[in-house]
Amino acid sequence: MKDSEILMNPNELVRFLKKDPADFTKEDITRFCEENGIEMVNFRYAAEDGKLKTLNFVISSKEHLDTILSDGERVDGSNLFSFIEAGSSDLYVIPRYRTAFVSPFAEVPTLEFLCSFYDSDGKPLESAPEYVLRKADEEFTRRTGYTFKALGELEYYVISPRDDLYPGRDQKGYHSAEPFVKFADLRDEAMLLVARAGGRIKYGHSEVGCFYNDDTYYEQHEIEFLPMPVEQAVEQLIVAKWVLRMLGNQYGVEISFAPKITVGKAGSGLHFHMLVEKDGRNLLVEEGRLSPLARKMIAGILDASDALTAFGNTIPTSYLRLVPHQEAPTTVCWGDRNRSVVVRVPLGWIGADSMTHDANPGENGLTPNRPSKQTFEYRVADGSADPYLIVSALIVAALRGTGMPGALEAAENLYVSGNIFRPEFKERLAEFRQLPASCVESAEALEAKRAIFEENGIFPAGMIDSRIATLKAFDDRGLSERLYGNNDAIRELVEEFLHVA
Ligand SMILES: NC(=O)CC[C@H](N)C(=O)O
Repeated sequence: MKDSEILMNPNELVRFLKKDPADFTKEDITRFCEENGIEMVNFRYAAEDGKLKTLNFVISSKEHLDTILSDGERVDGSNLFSFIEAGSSDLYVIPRYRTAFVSPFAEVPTLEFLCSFYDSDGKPLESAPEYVLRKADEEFTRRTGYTFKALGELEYYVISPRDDLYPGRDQKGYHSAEPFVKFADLRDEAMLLVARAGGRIKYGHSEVGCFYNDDTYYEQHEIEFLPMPVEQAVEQLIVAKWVLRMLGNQYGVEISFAPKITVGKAGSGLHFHMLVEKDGRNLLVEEGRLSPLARKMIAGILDASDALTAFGNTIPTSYLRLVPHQEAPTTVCWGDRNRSVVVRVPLGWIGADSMTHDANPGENGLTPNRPSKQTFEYRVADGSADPYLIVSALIVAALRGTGMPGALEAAENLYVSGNIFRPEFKERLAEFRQLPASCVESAEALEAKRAIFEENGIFPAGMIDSRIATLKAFDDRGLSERLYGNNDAIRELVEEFLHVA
C-alpha cells in the first residue's frame, strides 16, 4: 500500500498502523486496542440466511484479548446452517485480522472482525459459503494464472411514511437529488461508514424506483463498489447491508433489499461486474475491443445462467422481478447497452481519452496510462442471493467458458446489439432461452447442471442438495400468473420476504 493510500484511508486501523490490512498481525491489532481504548470485540459471520451474526466479547486483559484473537471461539453450527446436523454441530470461528474495523454503532469503543468457519479437525468448513468462494477463486487462478475481480451494485428501497413536500416522480428517481429525494443523507452516511469499515465504494445515487402507496413512500437507492478481489467484494456487500439496516433502524425507516416491492415498479437487483487481471492489466480488453477471453467467460455464464438463479434468485418474489420493461433480465443473451440481457458490457472508456481536455481546455496534462476500467455485468441476481455463493458460481461458470468448445461462436450467436424488445428482434428473441420463472424451475435447472458446480469439489454435493430442496419447497411454479391482479396476495408475499438475506 502506497503512503498516499494510507494517509487518506477511511479505515482508522490503516491510518494508525500505517499498513495494508492484508498485513495486519495479532500484535498490530493488540497495539491498536491498547492505544485506542478498545473495550470490546465483536466476531461477525454471515450464516445461511445471509445476515451478519454477532458474538460479543468484553476484553478483560491483554492476555484475554490475545486468547480471543489467537483461538477464536466455538459456535453451534446447526443453528447457523441447515446442512449441519445437531449433535455434531460444533464449529470454530476464527477472526480474519485484515477485516478489522472500529464499530460505527457500538457505544463503547469496539473492534469488529469478520470470521471464517473451521470444523472439529481445524480444517476450513467445506460447506461454508466463504470457503466455497475461496476454493472457486483459487481454482480460477490456478487454472488461468489470472486474478478474478468483482464488484456488486447494491440496490435497496427505503420505506417511510409519506411526505408530500417536493414529491419524487413515479419511476423517475434515477440520479435525483435533494430535495426531491428524501434519503440521500442516509445513503451518504452509510457510504462513509462502509468505507471506514474497509469497503471501497465507487459511488452512490438514487435509482429509478420511486412511488407512493397510500400513506407509504418507497424510494430506491444504489451503492456501487469498486472492483476488488472476490472475497473482499463480497465482504463489503455484507457489511454494507448491515450498515444500511442499522441506519434504517436509527432513522426509523425500513431498508429492504427484496427483489420486488410491488408489481409494475422497478425491482431491486444485485448486479455483479467482473474483470480479470494479470500483472495489473485488465484482460477483458484487447486491441480496443472485448477480448476472446471475455467473450468465452460470458458464453460460460450464459450457458449456466438458468442454474445460476439457484444461487442468485432464491425466493418466490425474485421471479416477480425478472419481467420485461423493468430494466431486469428475462432472456438468455448479452449486449452492450441493453438492460434486459443477462450480461451487459457497459461503456469502458475505450477510445475516449480526450474528453477531459475538451471539457477543460486549460488542462493539457494527459490522463496517465491507467488500467482499463472495462467490466462485464451479470444482471440477474438480486438481494436474496448469498453473495458468496453467487460469486463462486459465476467464477465457476466463467472458468468453464474459457475451456468450453464453441464458446466464441456461442457468444456471437447470443449477442444482441439493441433493445431486445424492439420489433426487429422478435424472431431472434423467440430463439433464445428464457430464465427460470420460479424457484422450482430454478431448482430443476440446478439439478440438471449440478456437475458444473461440483467439479473439483468447489460446491459440496450436500450444499447443492440443500439448495435444490429449499427452492423446491417454495412450490411456486406458475405463481406470477396465479398472483396476477391479486394485489392483496402480492402484498402478503412481498411482506413475507421483505427482509430476506
Ligand atoms: N438502472 C438499472 O440498471 C436498474 C436495475 C433494476 N432495478 C433491476 O431490477 O435490476
